[in-house]
Amino acid sequence: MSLTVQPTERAERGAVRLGTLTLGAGPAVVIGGPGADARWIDLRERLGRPAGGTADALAEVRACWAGPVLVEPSSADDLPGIAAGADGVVVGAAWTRDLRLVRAVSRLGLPVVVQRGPATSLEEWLAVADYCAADAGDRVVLCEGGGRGRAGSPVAAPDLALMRGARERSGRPVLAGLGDDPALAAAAVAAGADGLLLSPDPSRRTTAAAQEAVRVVGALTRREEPGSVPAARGAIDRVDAALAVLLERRAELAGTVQRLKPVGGFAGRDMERERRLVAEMARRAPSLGEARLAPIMNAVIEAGLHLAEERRAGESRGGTVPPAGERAADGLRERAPGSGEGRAGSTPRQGERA
Ligand SMILES: C=C(O[C@@H]1C=C(C(=O)O)C=C[C@H]1O)C(=O)O
Repeated sequence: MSLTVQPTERAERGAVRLGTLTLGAGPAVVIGGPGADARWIDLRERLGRPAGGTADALAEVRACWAGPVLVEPSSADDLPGIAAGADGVVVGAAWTRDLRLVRAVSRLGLPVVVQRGPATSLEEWLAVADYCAADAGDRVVLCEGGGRGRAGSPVAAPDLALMRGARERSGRPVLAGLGDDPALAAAAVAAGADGLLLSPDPSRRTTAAAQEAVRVVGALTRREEPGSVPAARGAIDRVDAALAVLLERRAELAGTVQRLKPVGGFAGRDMERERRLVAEMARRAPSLGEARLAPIMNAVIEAGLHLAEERRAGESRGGTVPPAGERAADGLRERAPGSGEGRAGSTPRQGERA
């Protein structure tokens, strides 16, 4: 039995615009610090700092970032400043029981992100979202996890099954709150998160890992239906990112099997195994079919065999293999006996012209 990755159904989702960003349609977004698709400010973290408040905090971010900015208030006093300068408001987990603040927030005319805290049930959380939606014109996004009791205390890990359930029940976009830990980023994207909410100031590594999960895991697990050239190119770039990861992994494994086989490299080429492998792939790629997949996989397999032979040659010379661009062509292009045997129209060697 094969495991089929089910693309997440997205058509029925109610998308929410956040400035220039769309949540709930297209790829998952990353909300965090520099390098993310949107940024956010937690004014609770700024309590006790010299006055200046919301406007100063927003000006600081706007000075170096032109995209969407979300703000979590530290109290109702922050709301006018947020209304004047932010693209959305975060109702942090700590606020969900303060219905006066929730109501005031949802009357600002901005999209609202409603975060679930560890002590809030699914029912309560969805009820708060509905309460907001009445005033916020349905521009409500749910965020599972990531809530902190006090500023600085550790974030609560998201319950991804709950996040998925909330998304199905409400039809609203959902975020996974990850704080500074990208460990669940891939799982969250696969579980259908429309975005990942990091901490307001995550490390560069956290943001990069979250973005990579969105691209690679997103390409594998969710179907996109882009409606413009830039959107289609973005979707293609994400699929190519996933392909590159898989091609690199495949090349490593192809090298391993060459070392393990009694006769490796081009000399040990097994065309019957290659045919079966193409037939098996055609089940998952029926539009391409065996006829179109065969030359693609021939090129992939030959690239793997070349790499394995180059590495073996490097090892037997006692050195390490230089990067591809610096490699001497001589000695590496020698076709081993039996290579390409029986395959009509075998692709030209690397660097050769057809
Ligand atoms: C990997 C093997 O060696 C060769 C390379 C293959 C590949 O990269 O898929 C497939 C068959 C062989 O020609 C193998 O024997 O399985």
